[in-house]
Amino acid sequence: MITMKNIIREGNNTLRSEAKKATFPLSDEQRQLAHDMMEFLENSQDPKIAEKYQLRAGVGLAAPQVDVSLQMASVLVPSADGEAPLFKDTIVNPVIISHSVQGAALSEGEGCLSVDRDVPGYVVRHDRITLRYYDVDGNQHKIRLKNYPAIVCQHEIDHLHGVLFYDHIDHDHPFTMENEDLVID
Ligand SMILES: OCN(O)CCCc1ccccc1
Ligand code: NI
Repeated sequence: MITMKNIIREGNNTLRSEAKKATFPLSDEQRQLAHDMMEFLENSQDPKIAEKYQLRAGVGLAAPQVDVSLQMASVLVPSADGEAPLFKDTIVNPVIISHSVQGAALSEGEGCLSVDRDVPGYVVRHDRITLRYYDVDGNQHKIRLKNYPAIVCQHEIDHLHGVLFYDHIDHDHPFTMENEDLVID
């Protein structure tokens, strides 16, 4: 199972690299990694398991964060009421093919399992995106996401291109944003 010791931190060059596009069929090792990444997210969101293994809760995990420079990221965005997740899948070779002009940022800012410090500020992203990706079986998906799930997927896709959340923060005006942009709680 993946634990925090498997997650690389700032300073490791893999975090700042362009990850390699996956080719299908994925190898057994790559399929196993996808399974392990999703399992980490589920474990990290279970208070008992997270406590037992000292896991930081995560709603996404990208392969470069476990030092595998491959365009693959697992996303598990739970719903507020404990029903079905807002979004759950492992996205391979994801591409944002269109997006809203309107931006959005989480009111609390963002964090990252690979960043062991708080970096305050709005991370302004697209509020709505149309995402094309492949699942681990090579099936193509084209989906529209908005608000929190859209923000999480953009955070993960950034990892595949060596971008970290605080690259988007204007450190001179960390909590300033355009009038029409949304602040999401
Ligand atoms: O890359 C995943 N990760 O570092 C875990 C945190 C994910 C995340 C946190 C806040 C807003 C969007 C995404
Ligand atoms: Ni991250």
